[in-house]
Amino acid sequence: MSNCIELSHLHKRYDRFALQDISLAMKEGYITGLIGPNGAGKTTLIKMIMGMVHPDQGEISLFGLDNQEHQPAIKSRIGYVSDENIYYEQLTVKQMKKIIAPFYSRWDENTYLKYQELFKLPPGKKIKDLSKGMKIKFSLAIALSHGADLLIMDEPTSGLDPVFRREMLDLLTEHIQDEKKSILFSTHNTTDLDRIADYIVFINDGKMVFNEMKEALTEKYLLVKGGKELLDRDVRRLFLGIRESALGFEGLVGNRAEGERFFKDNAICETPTLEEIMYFTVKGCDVHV
Ligand SMILES: Nc1ncnc2c1ncn2[C@@H]1O[C@H](COP(=O)(O)OP(=O)(O)OP(=O)(O)O)[C@@H](O)[C@H]1O
Repeated sequence: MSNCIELSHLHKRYDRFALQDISLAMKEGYITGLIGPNGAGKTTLIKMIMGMVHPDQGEISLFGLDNQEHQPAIKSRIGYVSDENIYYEQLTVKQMKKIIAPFYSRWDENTYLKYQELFKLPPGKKIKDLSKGMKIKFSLAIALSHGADLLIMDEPTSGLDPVFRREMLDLLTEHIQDEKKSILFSTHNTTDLDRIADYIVFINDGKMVFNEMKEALTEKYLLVKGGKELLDRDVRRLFLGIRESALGFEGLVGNRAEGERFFKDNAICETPTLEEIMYFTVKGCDVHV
């Protein structure tokens, strides 16, 4: 099976932020969720993959093609959905679609019309008058109508009501039933990823924390809840992050087997959610409530 995205030692520096040494291979046929706190560099990374931001160092290839040299061929195979407005505000939905469609050799008008109806997109409404959720639905309808092999989505569910969000996740799962299709999906909503992602890429402060199969994460991490008397200096070292309260502590252990050996008789051991993994990894060991 081939990789749809390969990133090799990417670096990008801004005044107050640096994305550092990001390497990643994403296999085709899967949904990969990109998570990280505000300002971690998710949008910067996505824009680099889209060719909208240039890395200072490193290489990016999509579908085995260098993204500098083969931009048009690559772009025609990508569907991009973001909450930034990338359309002409003064045009109507129908006019904008008419401009976009000819760029794609695999454009399928019937598919577009199907999604226009399903998403209740008003063809005569100007882009500027669409709600945030409607703009995302329009982007999604476009992305799904040109036979994109890779959907790249930057926080696509952030402006959506819960009912449509659920429907969209179902649509995405259906989309990758064709095993050649892949999705990269950045979000703050880890429950969306609990539901549909195969792989999770976690970045924090411009650095890669992990790129793992979602199932592997539950085998790797352990959430421990117990009384504070357990926490001496050596025990603290077992934790990636600890949250202490008057009643006790909750902490994330990065080596599940070791954690279970140590805590199985004197504390509660649970499988952490993605949100808990993210929370404790970002906060480290200084959380007190
Ligand atoms: N063009 C730019 N010039 C200078 N700094 C920038 C630029 N673009 C992004 N940054 C900075 O880079 C950092 C990472 O931003 P980015 O938007 O990639 O994060 P993010 O993980 O997508 O965050 P969020 O979850 O809040 O959307 C931020 O500190 C941001 O201010």
